[in-house]
Amino acid sequence: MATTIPTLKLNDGNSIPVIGFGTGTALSKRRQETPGFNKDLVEILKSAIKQGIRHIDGAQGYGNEEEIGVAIKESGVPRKELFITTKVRDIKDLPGAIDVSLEKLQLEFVDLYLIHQPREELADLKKAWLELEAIKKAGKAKSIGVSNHLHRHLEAILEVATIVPAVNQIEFHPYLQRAHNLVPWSKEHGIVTTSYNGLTPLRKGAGGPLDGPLKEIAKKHGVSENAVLIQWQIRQDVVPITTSSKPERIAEYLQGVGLKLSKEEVEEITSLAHMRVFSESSILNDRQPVTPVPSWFGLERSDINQEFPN
Ligand SMILES: NC(=O)c1ccc[n+]([C@@H]2O[C@H](COP(=O)([O-])OP(=O)(O)OC[C@H]3O[C@@H](n4cnc5c(N)ncnc54)[C@H](O)[C@@H]3O)[C@@H](O)[C@H]2O)c1
Ligand SMILES: OCCc1c[nH]c2ccccc12
Repeated sequence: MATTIPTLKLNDGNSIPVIGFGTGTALSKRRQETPGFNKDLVEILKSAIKQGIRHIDGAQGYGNEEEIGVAIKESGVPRKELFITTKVRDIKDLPGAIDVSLEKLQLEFVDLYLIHQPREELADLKKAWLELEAIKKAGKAKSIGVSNHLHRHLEAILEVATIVPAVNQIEFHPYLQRAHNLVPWSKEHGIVTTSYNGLTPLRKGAGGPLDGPLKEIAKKHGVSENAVLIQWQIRQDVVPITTSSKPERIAEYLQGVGLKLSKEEVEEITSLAHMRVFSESSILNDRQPVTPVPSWFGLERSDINQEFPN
């Protein structure tokens, strides 16, 4: 039976399903290895939707908006029940870019349109934001936001915005929670955080202090460790964007949505992970402070208590 996914309110009144299925990273690389239409991606998206996923995360840069469009059509789920995100890489011609994405997706509108990467030329970013506002006003995107934006980028946007970004999609997982304080900062500004690399403690971060506790908590609740990490994010109003090419993994993720972790279990993950800071994402690497805390696996030493405003 399909899992029913709850939603979170965005600052513009729209609602976002609390877990999203990504089509980047592994799934977009795969396309590059086998050029042409990626039928496997269509099939895994349909399986995800069949299992209950309603939120799909795409991007101009992933080169697979056509496949997402076909999966939506073939899923049989009404458009209004789905939440479709795409991201723009090339901000030079935003009105042109959204039209191309909508055509590839075979959609009249996307639910969320994000600027994929910030621009350090803040005047360009401000101009792009106002163009994104026009796209929302034209009805081509129900909500608008950004990805990989740090405080300085968001502050620049807020200087000119008449519409506050609804979302910032960033790398976020227990080992990164103190490398930047973007999650609480964004919450204060009404911006919802969606996350990628949320399963890092089980992947590149494996071997760290969370290994044992995650195993124990997962065993106690009869779920897999990825479900625990997904619920850990949802509990702090972060929307995990995760992915897999295996239907059985998607089922594991969905068990994380309704998982009833105790306050103590959530806090145990938070406090143990504070001992280590580790980023996979280059965009945040320059934000990592230095510290006397010893690192695991030769990773950067990090000052978990340092104020990190920018
Ligand atoms: N905005 C951006 O710049 C950006 C960057 C990266 C990813 N994304 C988006 O986020 C999506 C999610 O990507 P991600 O890689 O961050 O996802 P993620 O951290 O959730 O990892 C997903 C991977 O973890 C693996 N996995 C699941 N359970 C595991 C376990 N128990 N042990 C070991 N491995 C396990 C899966 O097989 C899958 O390959 C992407 O598809 C894309 O849509 C966006
Ligand atoms: O989202 C995955 C990483 C990423 C950031 N910016 C991009 C632009 C094009 C393709 C991938 C990316």
